[in-house]
Order: sequence, then C-alpha cells, then structure tokens
Amino acid sequence: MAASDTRPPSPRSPVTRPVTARVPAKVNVQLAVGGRRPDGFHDLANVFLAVGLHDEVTATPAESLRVTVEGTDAPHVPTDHTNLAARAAIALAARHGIAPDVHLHITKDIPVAGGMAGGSADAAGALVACDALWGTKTSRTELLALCADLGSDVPFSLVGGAALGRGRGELLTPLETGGTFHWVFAVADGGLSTPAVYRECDRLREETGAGATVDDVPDPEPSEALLTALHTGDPAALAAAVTNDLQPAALSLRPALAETLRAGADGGALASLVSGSGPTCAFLAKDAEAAQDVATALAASGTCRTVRTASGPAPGATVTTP
Ligand SMILES: C[C@](O)(CO)[C@H](O)COP(=O)(O)OP(=O)(O)OC[C@H]1O[C@@H](n2ccc(N)nc2=O)[C@H](O)[C@@H]1O
Ligand SMILES: Nc1ncnc2c1ncn2[C@@H]1O[C@H](COP(=O)(O)OP(=O)(O)OP(=O)(O)O)[C@@H](O)[C@H]1O
Repeated sequence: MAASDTRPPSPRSPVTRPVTARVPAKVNVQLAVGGRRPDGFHDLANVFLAVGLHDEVTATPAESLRVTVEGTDAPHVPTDHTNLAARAAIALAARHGIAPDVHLHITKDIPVAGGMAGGSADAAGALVACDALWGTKTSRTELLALCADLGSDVPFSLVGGAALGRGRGELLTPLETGGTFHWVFAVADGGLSTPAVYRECDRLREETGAGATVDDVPDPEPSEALLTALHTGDPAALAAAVTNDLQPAALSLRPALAETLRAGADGGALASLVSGSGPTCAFLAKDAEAAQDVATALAASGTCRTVRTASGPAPGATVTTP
C-alpha cells in the first residue's frame, strides 16, 4: 500500500504463487472400536501415529476448481469434486464467502484406500495450502472443525505427531512420544472400503451373539501400557500393546492378509498388524536396520504389492513453500 493510501488494509492478502503442503500418512497403534452409534459411526479409542510417507498438495490460483493427481495410484483417485482435497477447498472457501477457484495438484505417495488416511491427508493439505494461498488466516480451532466435517481421520492429518482420538476419532488429545518408531508397510493389491470394514466388524460381532450397537459393546478405552510405551519410546513395549479391533474384519474380507502378517513376523518384526481398516499391513521393528531386514523378507515373500519403510512420529500438514 502506498504511503498516501488511507484505505484500511484488506482482511485477506492472497498470494499468486503456488503453495505446497506436505502431509503424512498414519498408522493406528491402538484402534479400539465401540458399538455402532445411532448415526452409523462407532466410538473409538484411536491412538494415531503419523509416519513419514507423504502426499503433497499444491494449490495454484485458477479460473475454477480443478484437481490433478500424479503417482502410481493416481488412476484410483477421483479428480472431480468428490476428491477430499476438492471438498476441503470448497468448505474453506464457503467458510470465508469466497469462490474456491484453485488448481489442486496432488502428488500421491500414500497408498489409496490402504488404511493409512491418504484421502484425509490430501484434505488437510488442501486446507492449509488454500488458507495460505487465499490469505484467509483461519484459526487452528476453525481448521480442526472443518477437518472433522470432512472425515474422522482428517483432524489427525492436520496435527500429526501422535494423538488419542475419541468420539469417532475426531476429538484429539496430543500425546508425547519418547523416541522414533521404525515401521515397515506391506501395501496390498487393491484397497478396502472403510465403511465395508466397519460393517464387517459389526457383522462378526452379531454372529457371536454379543450384538454390535453402543448398548451391547463396552465403551472403548485407551491402553495404559500402550500410552506408556509411546511416552518412553520403547518399541518392544509398544509391540506388546498394539491392537486393532478392525483386524478380524479386514482379515475376513481379505483372508490373504494373514500370509502377509506371517511373512513380516517371520522376517523379525516385533509386531504385525493391519493398519486401520487395511489392507496395508504394518510391522514395527526394533530399529532402522531391523526394519530393512523385515522389508527384505516381505518383498521376498511375494505376499504384497510393494514394501515401504517409514518412521514416526512425523509432523502434521505443513506448508513447505516459502
Ligand atoms: C479406520 C480409521 O481410518 C481409523 O483411524 C477411521 O476410523 C476411518 O476414518 P475415515 O476414513 O476418516 O472415515 P469417515 O470418512 O469419517 O467415515 C467413513 C465411514 O466409516 C465408518 N466409520 C468411520 C469412523 C468411525 N469412527 N466409525 C465408523 O463407523 C462409517 O461407516 C462412515 O460412514
Ligand atoms: N484425495 C484422495 N485420495 C485418495 N482417495 C480419495 C481422495 N479423495 C477421495 N478419495 C476416495 O476415497 C476412497 C478412500 O481412499 P483413502 O486413500 O482415503 O482410504 P484410506 O486411506 O483407507 O482411508 P482411512 O485410512 O482414512 O480410512 C478412495 O477409494 C477414493 O475413491
């Protein structure tokens, strides 16, 4: 603004150069699933750990909203307004009464429909990238509320690190971690639908006669042993405490995952579990060197499409452009 210009400053200072955000994947080190609520969701005790596999979302000014995707899994990602990143941009623009005219380019490295919150990562990335591009200066509290509307995992993709998620997973309490945990991920051919896995969990519970609603299933609680293991950074103690209530459902829908889990355990993993709703399998290793050994064994086993190593905790959605 010129020195003689007495107009009040604009409340927004949009930028015209592209803004890129980097967002991590997650693994659930504890996923305790309560009964089905009347709204169809399940209450959770969901202990998230962000790990260093990342998507990037670049937001550039455009005539209208447009999404492009690059990466091995790109053909499986929608580029219309159902893309979670597009929905995030629309929600943020609506919140500020502006048009969502932006080109979102997603560089996808997180497996699609793999139980590692890939779509959620892109939504959180789009929110922080668009907020910086549009100069909308949305408060953290408002961003978290927008995230929660977009999906249960999206708030965690924004904050990263480690956190306990209550409610349907959107009510977060950050957790201190005492060290770095080394993971190996076995990526399966094809994804699993998250609602289908929750439905299968309910079906298996009903099959045992126990019932599957909030009236039948005890409230899910975080494990003290697991929280202590995260706090002290002890991989052996964490391995002894990891649990995933969706694992039987994922295995029921994809029985071949049992072989993947066995191959990782045979390769020396301290713990082998399905990541969230699957079908990615996660293996906790003693250290970086042991993770390489587990990765080599999994690759040789022929029980998965690709093997990745990553450590956590990793930071949440972060703008990386100056
Ligand atoms: C399996 C996890 O990834 C673990 O972190 C999440 O619970 C799933 O989170 P998400 O993919 O963000 O899920 P949302 O987009 O919120 O919900 C998709 C569907 O998953 C089921 N769902 C999800 C979360 C939850 N606490 N209970 C549920 O039953 C519901 O059928 C819902 O319609
Ligand atoms: N940006 C996106 N990236 C990936 N999938 C998307 C995206 N937007 C919408 N989708 C749709 O969402 C579905 C689930 O994809 P996603 O990769 O988020 O699953 P997920 O990682 O298993 O999710 P979660 O771990 O949060 O349950 C995909 O099959 C795809 O149709």
